[in-house]
Amino acid sequence: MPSTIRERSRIFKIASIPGDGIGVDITEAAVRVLNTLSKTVGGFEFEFETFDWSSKAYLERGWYMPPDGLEQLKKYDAIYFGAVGWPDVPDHISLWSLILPIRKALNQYVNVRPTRILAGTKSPLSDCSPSDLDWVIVRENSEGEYSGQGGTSHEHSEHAVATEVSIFTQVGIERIMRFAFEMAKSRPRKKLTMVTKSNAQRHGMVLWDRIFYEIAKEYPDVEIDKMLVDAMTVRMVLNPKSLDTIVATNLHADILSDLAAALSGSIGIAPSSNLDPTRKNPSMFEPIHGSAPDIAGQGIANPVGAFWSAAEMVRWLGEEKAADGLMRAIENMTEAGVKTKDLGGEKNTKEVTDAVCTEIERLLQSS
Ligand SMILES: NC(=O)c1ccc[n+]([C@@H]2O[C@H](COP(=O)([O-])OP(=O)(O)OC[C@H]3O[C@@H](n4cnc5c(N)ncnc54)[C@H](O)[C@@H]3O)[C@@H](O)[C@H]2O)c1
Ligand SMILES: O=C(O)[C@H](O)[C@@H](O)C(=O)O
Ligand SMILES: [K+]
Ligand SMILES: [Mn+2]
Repeated sequence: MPSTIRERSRIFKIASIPGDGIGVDITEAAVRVLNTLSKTVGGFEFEFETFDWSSKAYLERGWYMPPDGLEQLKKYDAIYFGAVGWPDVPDHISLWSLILPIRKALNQYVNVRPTRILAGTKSPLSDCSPSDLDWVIVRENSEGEYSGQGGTSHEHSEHAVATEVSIFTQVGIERIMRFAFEMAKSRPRKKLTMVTKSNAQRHGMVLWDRIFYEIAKEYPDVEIDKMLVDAMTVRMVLNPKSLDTIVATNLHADILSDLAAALSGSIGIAPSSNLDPTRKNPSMFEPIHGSAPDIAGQGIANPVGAFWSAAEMVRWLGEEKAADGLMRAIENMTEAGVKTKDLGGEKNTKEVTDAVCTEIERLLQSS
């Protein structure tokens, strides 16, 4: 091709769903950072479309997503999500009207939640260096305790009865275990810890364990062990160094990933990728935290988890070098002390965002 013909930019269509509370602030910050990244690095561009699917809109008009909402999302290359949930709406309504249907309908059966101690930040554990805590939690994201099966009878009487049924399927367990083994194998320590509660839960969790050991035979180079979830919390706190890749059910991994985030310094830094590994549907990227009503509207939310999630989206879209550059820019800033209050700093959301954008330009501008 003649060198005078410039290569056309790759265009990524992103559905942006800021949602509620600090979800709005951190999504705005992530979009700014992503646009700065694409302009600086070149070769790719983002076309964002923002969807006003939030609790505020629900209270005004009675719905979160329109009836064809999930179909609309399928047209995008990826989804960027802030957070959903607000005190005026019961949390089970908000979760089951927006984020859970997206994860399920778009076959996002894996939720990847990495945790590490970023440069210039520290763990609340007294003796834990960055090399002691570097984990990836692989969360089952489609079934288990989040199956949605169950019901309530005689609701407002003294005979009220409610069931919440966990569903574990062979297909569902096999695919999450395979993903987790591949993840463990791709990391230097090649180590996978399976989390369970098969002492008390004698059906679903027993199937979970059995399939784990069956799939393990396909990965003789991966070192494995098993932890009951209660003891796992102790090990995460007292012996973080002994862990690397972790696979757990939908609910167990939800809880353990908040603990992991806290142990690495703050829930405000932790990212997540809701992946459809078949790539038939768009995947969705969001920080693990929620809408944080207690600090919403103050402009002080930590945007680092949102930026790290954005970096994972960029990586998933195939722009590895840009993703690495974004991570470097984020960590250069934490290292320089440009941090929000939750990390012991004094900056607000906008100041951290401005600094990361400036650092992206400084680091990645081609001469
Ligand atoms: N995926 C999601 O959208 C998601 C995730 C978790 C919770 N939620 C929803 O969010 C609402 C609030 O839930 P919650 O209070 O249990 O959890 P939360 O994660 O919103 O907040 C827990 C605590 O962490 C702090 N925090 C969270 N993110 C922070 C950030 N970026 N910077 C600084 N501090 C931060 C909050 O101020 C709060 O004190 C609920 O409606 C819940 O259902 C949604
Ligand atoms: O999955 C959940 O339980 C919620 O959406 C939230 O707590 C999360 O971790 O994503
Ligand atoms: K979130
Ligand atoms: Mn959670």
